Amino acid sequence: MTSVIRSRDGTHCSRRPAGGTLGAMEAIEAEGLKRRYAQEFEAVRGVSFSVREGEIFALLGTNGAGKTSTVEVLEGLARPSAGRVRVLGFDPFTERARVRPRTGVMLQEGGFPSELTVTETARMWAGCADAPRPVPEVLETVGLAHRADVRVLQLSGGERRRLDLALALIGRPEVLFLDEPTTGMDPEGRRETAALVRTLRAEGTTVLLTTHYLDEAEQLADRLAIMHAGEIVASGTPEQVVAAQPSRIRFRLPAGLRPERLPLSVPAAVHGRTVSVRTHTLQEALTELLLWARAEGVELEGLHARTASLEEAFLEIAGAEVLR
Ligand SMILES: Nc1ncnc2c1ncn2[C@@H]1O[C@H](COP(=O)(O)OP(=O)(O)OP(=O)(O)O)[C@@H](O)[C@H]1O
Repeated sequence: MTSVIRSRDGTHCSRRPAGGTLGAMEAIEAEGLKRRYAQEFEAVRGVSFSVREGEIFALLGTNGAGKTSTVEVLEGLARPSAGRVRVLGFDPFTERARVRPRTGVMLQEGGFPSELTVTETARMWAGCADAPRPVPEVLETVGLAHRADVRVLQLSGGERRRLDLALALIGRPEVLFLDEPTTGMDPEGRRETAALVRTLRAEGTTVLLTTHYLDEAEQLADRLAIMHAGEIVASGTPEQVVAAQPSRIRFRLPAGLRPERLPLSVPAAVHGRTVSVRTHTLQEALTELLLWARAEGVELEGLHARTASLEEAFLEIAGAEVLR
């Protein structure tokens, strides 16, 4: 896990450039991005993807897959060792002054001075932006209004994440980078953050987020990429990534019936009386099974049929990569 001191980034004050507004271009582009930490270790090994203006894109992956290393390059905090990255059409490292005022960054660990109050911290950040959102408004937005006068060191972990999010939003960013935004938040905080991210998208903000909560990614992301060992191993809309995985049917074997009598074209695993079927043709397999059950005059107790979840797809994809 990478930790970066926010002040390296957030306290950097620069003016918004006069030009540089987007047409129909991609808001974020990475092409053959590599990042090497030491001569012998390449954490990101040639990653390519793009995020369209107004899109929510999720970068998923196992621990150490290279998500933060990738996002830090896009945030302009590090130079790629190879490849090309663009944010709002600019190089985020060499043209940082043009990119930074138009982006919001929520790092994995904030690192802001803990003796200041929430309001003082937010005011300090607001001082770096051209046209900041009013501090009370942004604290209200992230559910921290009631903690406005509390010192940062007295905040809980989830409250600190909310403050991180507030600081990322304060400059009205066109592109928002959220590195594990909901880690440490309670379920309500996660729900509120998801709703906020959707609102930001509706306002036209482009969001790149990393998360270990696959349900969150599935519900929020327009498109996503799964990283493993420095490479993208699957990408597309959540539906596309999930569609590559088999659907599942489960039921209990009717009493007195031997598994061999199940319809043969449905490969099934039987554990005790529980039958599990994995199939890429759910409708066909289910129809066959139901017609067979009717013909046999048996009831398939606890019958359950569903397409794969993103979590199952992730475990299948990342698990297969780990074993490779
Ligand atoms: N400053 C650094 N110096 C050397 N190696 C690093 C450094 N930062 C990260 N790494 C290594 O690079 C790899 C990718 O790390 P990174 O933090 O990008 O992964 P991640 O996908 O964000 O993981 P997590 O989900 O655990 O946050 C890991 O093997 C990590 O140990």
